[in-house]
Amino acid sequence: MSPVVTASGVTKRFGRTTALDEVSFTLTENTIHGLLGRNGAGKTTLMQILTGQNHATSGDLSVFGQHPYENAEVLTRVCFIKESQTYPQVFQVRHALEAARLLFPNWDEDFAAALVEDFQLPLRRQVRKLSRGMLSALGVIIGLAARAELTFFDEPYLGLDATARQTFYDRLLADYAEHPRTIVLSTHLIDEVANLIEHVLLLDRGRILLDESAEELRAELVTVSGPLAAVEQWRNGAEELHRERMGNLVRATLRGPFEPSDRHRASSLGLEVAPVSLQELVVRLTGTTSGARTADKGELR
Ligand SMILES: Nc1ncnc2c1ncn2[C@@H]1O[C@H](COP(=O)(O)OP(=O)(O)OP(=O)(O)O)[C@@H](O)[C@H]1O
Repeated sequence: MSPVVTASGVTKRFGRTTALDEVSFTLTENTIHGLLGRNGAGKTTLMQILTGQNHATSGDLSVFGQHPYENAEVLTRVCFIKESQTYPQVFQVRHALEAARLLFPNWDEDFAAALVEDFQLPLRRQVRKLSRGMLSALGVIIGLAARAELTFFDEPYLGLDATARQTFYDRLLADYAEHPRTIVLSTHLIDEVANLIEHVLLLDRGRILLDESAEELRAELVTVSGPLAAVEQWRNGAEELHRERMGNLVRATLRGPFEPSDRHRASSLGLEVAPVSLQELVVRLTGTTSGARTADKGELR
């Protein structure tokens, strides 16, 4: 599959703050990407630059083969739904939807109407009078019904209750299956979206820490628990991302590859091997106590 976005050495500085530090990656078409990272990691800044809302300080960037800044041809194919979306003061919900219909060439009116029903949004209410969750729902509806070839959701769930968030995930997945497109989902609710994400881009202090398919990550990562000597024997040189120790007992997060025979070997050594959730991985890699990593892609030890 071809890249929709290519970023090479993209750096963004705000005064003395380096929000993005030589970031290089590609976004593949028709893939749901999870853009993850702690507060201040640079996620919003990156999305702003990719959607032409800000300039990089340096580096090369291409979206659909062109630079996105002030490029109407590119931006008409892109939708950016952010947590702090603002609308004109006088807009009612239906006006916001009409504006989106005019803006996005792939807009699906029937889908939008179905989503309005799903989220029980009052069409004639002024947007500024919507509750926090309703405002998020409006953004989610626009982001989904726009069917833009490249869609960014920057923490779109603020204020959405658990049922509404599940509705968002369900509709996103169902519509994506029928109308594949490139989606970037930035969220802190990693467990909730773990099954949606096909590719993980993890930012940490402006650098890319992981750029990998979710499937590969699932297959490669395990947590092994048991006596220290047995863990060391079983580990056999596999990368260690994290370790907790209580006396002689160790719980280590390791990166394989591991074979089925390794699992048998673990049980014969009295070790417990468990999968690592995406959330756990992110916490391990970006936590202040992780230590055992360098900042560049793939260089974990
Ligand atoms: N306009 C700005 N002026 C100065 N610093 C900024 C500006 N925008 C972002 N930053 C800084 O850049 C860094 C990255 O911010 P960014 O908003 O991209 O992080 P984020 O990963 O989206 O965080 P969060 O998960 O909290 O939304 C932070 O240190 C932030 O303070």
